[in-house]
Amino acid sequence: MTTNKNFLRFGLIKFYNFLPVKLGFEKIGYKFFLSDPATLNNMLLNNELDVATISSVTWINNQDLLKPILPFGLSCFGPVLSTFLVSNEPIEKLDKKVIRLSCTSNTINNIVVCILRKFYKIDPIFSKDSNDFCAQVIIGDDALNFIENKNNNFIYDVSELWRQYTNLPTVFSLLAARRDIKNDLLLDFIKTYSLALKFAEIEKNNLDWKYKKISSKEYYSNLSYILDTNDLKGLFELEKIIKSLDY
Ligand SMILES: C=C(O[C@@H]1C=C(C(=O)O)C=C[C@H]1O)C(=O)O
Repeated sequence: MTTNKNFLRFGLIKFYNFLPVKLGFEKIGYKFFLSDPATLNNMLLNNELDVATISSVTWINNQDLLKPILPFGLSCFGPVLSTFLVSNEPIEKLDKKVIRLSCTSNTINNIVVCILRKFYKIDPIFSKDSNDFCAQVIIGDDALNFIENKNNNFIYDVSELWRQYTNLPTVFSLLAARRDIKNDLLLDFIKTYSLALKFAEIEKNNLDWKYKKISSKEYYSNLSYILDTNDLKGLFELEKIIKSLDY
């Protein structure tokens, strides 16, 4: 993305989960770069963006470089319907089996590793490129597409698994900025982001929705773009588990 010293280079997740926010930014006319979470995570860390909706785990692991712009993010308490672990075997039988992680995720990949190691006390083999796997992590629009045609696999909603074991919400994403960004530019951007969220509330009711198994109303009513104290508890619990497992 090209640099303009008066505007921040902003990256936004391209999935349906952030579509209302995208429509809000379009209404305002603020330029943004759309991509999947893993690409935005790398671009923000590599100074190709100034601020972006990134995987919360990328912030957890890079707090020296990135600051969260609270209370903005993406969270859900219980099933979200767009993050799945899809398996040929029941989850408790995945010890020593290959699990293919998602190339577009960081948060959900790590939550799956944490849940299996800490709560199921099993040790699967995690890989991002294996074609011979017993289970796989699917997120975003791929996950929404998957349940449209779901087959007989064992399907686990990862956000619901996290709720079952912690009784806490999942924080998928945080709005985060590089620590070297000037505060005045950031304050202007925060005003713009707040306005985009106001528009998003309206846009969410009349956007193009192609899925039949879930209504847009159900999908967006599960998601929150504002993190509350319980969401932060969920985020800090995840940080604690990641650090304690030390993988
Ligand atoms: C809720 C979702 O969570 C996404 C999953 C992320 C991750 O695993 O890193 C990051 C942001 C979210 O877009 C989804 O995929 O729809």
